[in-house]
Formats: sequence, structure tokens, C-alpha cells
Amino acid sequence: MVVLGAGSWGTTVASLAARNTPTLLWARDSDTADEINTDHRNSRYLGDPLLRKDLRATSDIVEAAHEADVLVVGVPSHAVRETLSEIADDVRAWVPVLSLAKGLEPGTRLRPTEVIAECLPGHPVGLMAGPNLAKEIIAGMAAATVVAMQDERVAGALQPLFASPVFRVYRNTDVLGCELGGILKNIVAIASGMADGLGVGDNTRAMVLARGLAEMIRLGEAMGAHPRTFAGLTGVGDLIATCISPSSRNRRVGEYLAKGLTTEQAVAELGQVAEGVKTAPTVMELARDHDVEMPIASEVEAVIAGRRTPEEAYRGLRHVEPGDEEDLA
Ligand SMILES: NC(=O)c1ccc[n+]([C@@H]2O[C@H](COP(=O)([O-])OP(=O)(O)OC[C@H]3O[C@@H](n4cnc5c(N)ncnc54)[C@H](O)[C@@H]3O)[C@@H](O)[C@H]2O)c1
Ligand SMILES: O=P(O)(O)OC[C@H](O)CO
Repeated sequence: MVVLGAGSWGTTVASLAARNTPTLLWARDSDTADEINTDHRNSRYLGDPLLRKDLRATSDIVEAAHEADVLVVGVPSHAVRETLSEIADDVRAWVPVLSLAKGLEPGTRLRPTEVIAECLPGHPVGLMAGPNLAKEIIAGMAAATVVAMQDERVAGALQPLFASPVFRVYRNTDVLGCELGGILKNIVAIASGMADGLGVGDNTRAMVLARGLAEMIRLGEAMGAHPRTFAGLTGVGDLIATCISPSSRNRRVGEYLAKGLTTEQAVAELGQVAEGVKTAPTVMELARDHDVEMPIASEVEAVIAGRRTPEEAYRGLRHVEPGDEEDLA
């Protein structure tokens, strides 16, 4: 297996896979690749935990592409096209490709699996998503994930490559629903972080999660996803993990914004990717296209763009007329 992107999640997934199959991780910078090969650590992104000793790393992306019998794309959404365009002619035909990214491509509004399908036509494409905070998984804590792919036979062959006694790998054929769950929960997590930063209380936080989920289902259904998918690991599961975890980068961005940092300052303070920041405006474009109301996402987008403070956003949400709770569509 080859994993592209040696950030927190790409490295963690590569280390999980190395337990089951020979795995090569591509890192953009050679220092990271050297550290993984010699110290079996990625201190910049994961701190001290040891990676599998049999995980190999390289900073040569073409070498990595040639070796791939399964290709896992672990770079952030905005970098998927640029990364794959470097190796489009080097990946063997029919190699399955799995995305780990939880954002939308700015400009095109495409999901990572759609970008992959454009860059590598003819390959079976899917994704892996779920409540998967890298720091917990690399520390050996138990978790579950979902491999989503239209071709169940290929998905079934991929499941055991990532599994361990403490990492359960499910499968799902609703690629759109699973991918949207991972993308949309990041925006709700920013709202949840703002709630934490403002000290608004747990009832409000729970309301944000529940009504945020309603927005996710509304947009998902309008785009053609199965609403039931949002009740699973990639929907409510990932939403809960991201909204409550102190280590979630998206939640932390919300907290920094509530403490008065600008978006630029919050992102700089984080030093890692928080996909919800770049994805929120694109999600609002999709909501308008599909004529779907997403008041929480709309307020988050306004705060990120600097048009509102977090206090004003929460005050604004109080003016949303509460309708029939069951009317998700
Ligand atoms: N960290 C997690 O717990 C976690 C869990 C599940 C999914 N994800 C998703 O995985 C994706 C990657 O996130 P991460 O947490 O590993 O991010 P990260 O911030 O830890 O690392 C980002 C990685 O991407 C690389 N990168 C950044 N810009 C690039 C570019 N233009 N071209 C090539 N490479 C580039 C960096 O060098 C780094 O290796 C995101 O979409 C994220 O939402 C993360
Ligand atoms: O740290 P975050 O906010 O990018 O979230 C990481 C994962 O998506 C949680 O499943």
C-alpha cells in the first residue's frame, strides 16, 4: 500500500496498514521521511508515539506511485488535485484509490473522491472516514471507521488492510453520504468550539450538535445521499467526536475565534489543517444551489469571513424561527 501525505492522519493510517501489508508513506519534505525511517516517529504532526517499525517513508512521489497496489490519498482537500497530477501517469491501472480528506475543493466544489476520479479515471475510488482522531488512534485507543465504495467486493478486500483488534473497519456503499458526513461535521465542530469559547453551556452545545446534524441531513438528502447514513459512524459518530474532542482542530479553531483571534490568527495558532475553515463558504454555495437552509453553517461562514463575531453569530441563531423538528428536508 502507498499513502500520500505524512500529516497526522496519513501517517496514522499508514502505520495501521503497515501491521497488515507492506506500506510506503510519501512525505512532502525529506526530513519527515528520514525521521520516520530512522526514529519511527513523526514528531511534527504526532509528537512522541512510535510508529510501526516496518513502515517505510519516501519523499519521492513518483517512486511511491510506482509501488502502489492500493493508493491512499491523505493530503488536505485543496491539495488532492495538485498532488495526483504529479503522478497521474505513474499509478498502475485499476489500483483502488481511497481518500482520507474531509473537505471540498475550493472553486470546483468537488468532493475529494470526485477530484480523484477526474485525476485518475478508471480506478475504483472510495474513502475512509469516521470518528477517527489521529492522536487517539496512534496512541492505540480503540476506534471504528468506514470504507465507503460503490464496489462492495473491492471495499471488502480493503477492510482487512486497515483493521486491528482495536480498529474496526466497516463498509458502506453510500459514498456521497459518508463523504458529506466527514466534510459537513467540521463546520458544526467550529460552531461547537465557538460555544465552548463563549461558555454558553452544555444545553446550547447539544442543541448545536442536534440542529447541526439536521442541516447535514438536509443538504445530504438534497444532494442524493441516504439520510440513514448520517445516523452512522461517518455522520453522527464523527460529528460527536469532532465537536467534543479537545484535540479536534476544527473545534479548536472555533474556540480561538470566540477568544477574539481572527481566522488567520486561529489557523496560524493551530499549525495544522482545519478543513472546515476553507470548506464553509463552499458548503454555503452548495446550500444555495440546492435551496437548503443551513443557519448554523451560515453563521460559521460569516464568522470565518470576518462579517460577524461569534457572539453575534449565536445571537443571530436565536432569531431563527423554530419549525417542525421532524421536518429535516
Ligand atoms: N488528523 C485527523 O485526526 C484526521 C482524521 C480523519 C481525517 N482527517 C483528514 O485528513 C486530511 C489530512 O489531514 P491531516 O490531519 O493529516 O493534516 P495535517 O495538518 O496533520 O497534515 C497535512 C499534511 O498535508 C501535507 N500538505 C499540505 N499542503 C499540501 C500541498 N499543497 N501539497 C501536498 N501536501 C500538502 C502536509 O505536508 C502534511 O503532510 C484532512 O482532510 C483531514 O480532514 C484528519
Ligand atoms: O481534528 P479535526 O477537527 O480535523 O478532526 C479530525 C477527524 O476528522 C475526526 O474524525
